[in-house]
Amino acid sequence: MWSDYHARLHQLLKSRHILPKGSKILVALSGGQDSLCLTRLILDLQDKWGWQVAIAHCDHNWELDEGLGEHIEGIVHEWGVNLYLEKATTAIPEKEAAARKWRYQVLTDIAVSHGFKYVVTGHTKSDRTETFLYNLIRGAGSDGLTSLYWTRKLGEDIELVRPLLEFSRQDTGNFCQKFQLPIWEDSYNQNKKFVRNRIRLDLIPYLQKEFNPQVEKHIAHTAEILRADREFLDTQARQLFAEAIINKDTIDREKLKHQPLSLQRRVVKLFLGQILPKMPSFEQIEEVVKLIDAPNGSQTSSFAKVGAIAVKDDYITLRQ
Ligand SMILES: Nc1ncnc2c1ncn2[C@@H]1O[C@H](COP(=O)(O)OP(=O)(O)OP(=O)(O)O)[C@@H](O)[C@H]1O
Repeated sequence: MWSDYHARLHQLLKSRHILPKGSKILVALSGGQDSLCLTRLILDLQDKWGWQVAIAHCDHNWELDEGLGEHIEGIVHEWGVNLYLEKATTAIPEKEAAARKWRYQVLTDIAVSHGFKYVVTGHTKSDRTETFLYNLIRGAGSDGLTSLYWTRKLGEDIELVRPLLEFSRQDTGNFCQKFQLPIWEDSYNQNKKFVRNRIRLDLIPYLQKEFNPQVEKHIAHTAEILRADREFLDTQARQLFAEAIINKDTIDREKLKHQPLSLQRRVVKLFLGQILPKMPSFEQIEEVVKLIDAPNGSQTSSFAKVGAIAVKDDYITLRQ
């Protein structure tokens, strides 16, 4: 089977080098249109790229998804591909984060025990827009805005790859229709109790209709640009952090003076990450950044649980 969609993915893989020739690939198939489209595309490109491909499905054991496991087995059997089907012994809590955590653990375990170096998922440009807006609303900063990227590490020697980030949900829908792939309509995707679903079903259509029909493309480009900026700044910040850190509780503020605010914030975030039990808030980071140029003896007020962070001569240090 060949189509424009196949050609697009083939070209993309040639330019991005995210799934090298001869790789052992595990495709994560949920039964929805995105991962069905991805699975078919990967299987059709398999010979050209010399890949070894198998499919994994994680069955959450949810009442509303009754029959999904058998549906997947049927499709995969027809395609003659090896399937790893993992069913939760008791139903996984119907919460996005819990389900996702369980799924990635299952996928990682299968990849480790069967020697797959790549796990691929059907995330699209539309998912990227959703994730961007979801994190923007939660106030997650540039790390959150750029979290849905082409690759991310799943384990020691296992990479999660998202080859469809340049395809929209419309593309995957059209593909499934063109090749008559039997989409499983996931009832959870319609449930507006989940924030992500409200973003997908209400917010994005509203933005497309009332503001800009190209909003998905523009957000994807913004995420791409921000990601490269973030990688550069992270590298610089880690270098500066290594020069400035004295011990777990103390940092040399002289090394941070005259540095751009962007680096100061990132270094302070790394420093606080060592001291605090959870991620520092925006306000906490700002408070410590101010200490870089503050008079000797100045201290913070927002770290009650761990003590105070104070200026002592050239240093910023934790006082318990
Ligand atoms: N039950 C499942 N079994 C196997 N793979 C799945 C399953 N659910 C989702 N996936 C994979 O994950 C991709 C993304 O699906 P979805 O957006 O529902 O997941 P997510 O884990 O919430 O995404 P994110 O990584 O953005 O948190 C799917 O295209 C598919 O490849």
